[in-house]
Amino acid sequence: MGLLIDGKWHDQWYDTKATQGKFVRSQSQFRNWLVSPDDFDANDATHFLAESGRYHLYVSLACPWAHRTLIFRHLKQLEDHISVSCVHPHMLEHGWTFAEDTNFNDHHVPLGDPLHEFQFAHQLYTHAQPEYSGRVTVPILWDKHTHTIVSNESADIIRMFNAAFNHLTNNHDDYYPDELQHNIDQINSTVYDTVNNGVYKTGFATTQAAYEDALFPLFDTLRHLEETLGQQPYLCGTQVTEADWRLFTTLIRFDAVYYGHFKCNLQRIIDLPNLNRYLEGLYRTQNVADTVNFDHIKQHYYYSHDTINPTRVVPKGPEKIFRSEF
Ligand SMILES: N[C@@H](CCC(=O)N[C@@H](CS)C(=O)NCC(=O)O)C(=O)O
Repeated sequence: MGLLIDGKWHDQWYDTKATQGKFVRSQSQFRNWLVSPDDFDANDATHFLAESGRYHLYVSLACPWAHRTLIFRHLKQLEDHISVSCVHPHMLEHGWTFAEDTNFNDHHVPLGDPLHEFQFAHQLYTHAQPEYSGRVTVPILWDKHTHTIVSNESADIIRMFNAAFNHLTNNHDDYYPDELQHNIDQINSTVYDTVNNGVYKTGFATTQAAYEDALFPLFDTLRHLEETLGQQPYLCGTQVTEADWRLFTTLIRFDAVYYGHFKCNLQRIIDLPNLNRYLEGLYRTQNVADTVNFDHIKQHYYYSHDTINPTRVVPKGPEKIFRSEF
């Protein structure tokens, strides 16, 4: 775990001393946009043309943020247009690496960096920007033509995948439709703060107060969502939207890692009937189950966070992620 300062790698853990034990996430720095030929403006330096075969997506199969982008790549049938590979689940002194390891082969996403054969993900950042300072995070959307990072922000990448390649795929499914945008944005904002990032704030807290400040709002939101999903199938009503997929990647990891490793243990998702049913329904959608790799998920969290689990013993459970009898 570390970061780049002026293009040099430093191995250091998150500093929570300056923030009273609270984990504070830093902002993503590469914020360009893939746009369809109709919307492309050659004078806008942030615009990248959505073309087949031009982009590569680097993910971690453990990471909930990267997982969103992998799901959208499937839902929007972009497999033949955007190549993909993943990092090794263990994130240690060099950060994310492309180390080969037959123990962690995935059936759908190869390990490694097929474009440059770099060893470390931080080399991608310095290749794009030699003096880069900041964290080295996944997902990374890479442009093979201009050799740079288009975006390292999952919230932006899923929006681009939702709309920019429709002319190539003829898939016009819309997970951010105009009429629901206001509602989606509101749900995203609460779910991001208290759930997606909430589990990290809970797990990385280094004081009791910081832990409880994140834990209670997390469960307030989960209980509220449990109620909502008793009345309607999806967060915005009857239509599955971006808001559901953003919640999904946290829920699917919840009982396996956040409940134990991040001490989010007031309740499990499997014990909340509506969330349990909703989660299973999303998991069984199209090829979504193929994007979930519990081995990478559990190995990453329990093995990489030295300050939380220094023995690196990885628990075997839970036996079940869903309960069908509800
Ligand atoms: N806001 C980013 C966050 C991505 C992120 O934090 N990814 C984690 C993996 S779960 C990471 O790469 N962390 C490495 C680090 O913080 O050094 C996004 O949504 O794309």
